[in-house]
Amino acid sequence: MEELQRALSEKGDVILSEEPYVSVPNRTSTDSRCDCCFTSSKLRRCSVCQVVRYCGSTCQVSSYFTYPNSAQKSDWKLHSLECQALARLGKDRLKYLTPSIRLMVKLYLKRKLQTEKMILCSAVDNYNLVEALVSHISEVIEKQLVLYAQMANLVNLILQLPDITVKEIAEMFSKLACNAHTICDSELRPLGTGLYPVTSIINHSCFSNAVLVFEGKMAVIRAVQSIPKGTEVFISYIETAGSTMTRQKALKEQYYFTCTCPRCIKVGQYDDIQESATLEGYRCKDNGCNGFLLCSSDNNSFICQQCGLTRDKEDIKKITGEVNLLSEKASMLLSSGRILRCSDEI
Ligand SMILES: C[S@@+](CC[C@H](N)C(=O)[O-])C[C@H]1O[C@@H](n2cnc3c(N)ncnc32)[C@H](O)[C@@H]1O
Repeated sequence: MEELQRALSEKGDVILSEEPYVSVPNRTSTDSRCDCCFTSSKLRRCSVCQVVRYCGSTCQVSSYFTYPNSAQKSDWKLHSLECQALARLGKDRLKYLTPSIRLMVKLYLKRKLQTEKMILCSAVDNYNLVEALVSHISEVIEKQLVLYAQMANLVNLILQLPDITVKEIAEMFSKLACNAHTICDSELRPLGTGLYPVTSIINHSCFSNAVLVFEGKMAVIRAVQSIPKGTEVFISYIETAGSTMTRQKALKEQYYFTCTCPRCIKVGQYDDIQESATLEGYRCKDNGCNGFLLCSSDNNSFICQQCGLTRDKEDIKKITGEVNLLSEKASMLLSSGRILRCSDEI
């Protein structure tokens, strides 16, 4: 990412912005979104495939005529191909059409359109960048490989393209797992998934100097501190408000690396233990002690860092359940628009 950091960036500056190479909205029973702009209002199903939704006519057919050279026209061309493929698929198979499967289908159809010069290709909107992403396929556990192979079979069946193999698609699923991004709104609610090959070049740090946010579907990297010219830009791939052990575990499981950022290299040191204990947030069982708990090395219990008293996993599970319940109640109240007063019971 040093290449992109050509000038000094001040806190809040935009370092990079990128439209997705491909994207799909989330699909839940209660939340449908326009395939093009992700809005959830005034949706209509595509009359041919009966799967993909668009907001009125703005994002679908009329965009082809209204914006003849726009990204929406490319979206329309891409959907025409996807539409034919989905319309061929029987109802029983359509129920397996998850957003990940659709993302993969759109990825290969866009590659086809760009190869056949049906849509434009640019230095940043280019399949070669996707090709170059890391997959970690040799490190993926067998159970996950089987899942990728099953998903790849379905993608292959939908695409029916002679030049693509199930193995190649399975490896692409592995690439998506460590490179695709969840697109969120300004309140960090997930709206969909997108692949941003330039943004994906950026490495992780738990002590990052930049942050990834979304403006609509556009990924925007902003400096969170002054970044001198030539300094590597880092974002955080994970929730950083967790203990070093929790962060390292998440990074290893999804991204296959051991983080050596300034926070992680302090693992085991006194201030790291203090910080981790505070972040994990479980208080000592003894009300008279103000110590915090950390998970034991055998993962079976939680030990107070001050007095050494242990709390078993069931106890912690109960506390976590109560905390989750309170968080759910709080977010329900927030989304219902009710303003909380300090004295309000949640
Ligand atoms: C989204 S990609 C980032 C770009 C990647 N470094 C590349 O060369 O294409 C994520 C992968 O980069 C590597 N990576 C990211 N941050 C790292 C870090 N702080 N230390 C070591 N490897 C890292 C890991 O292999 C991870 O799975």
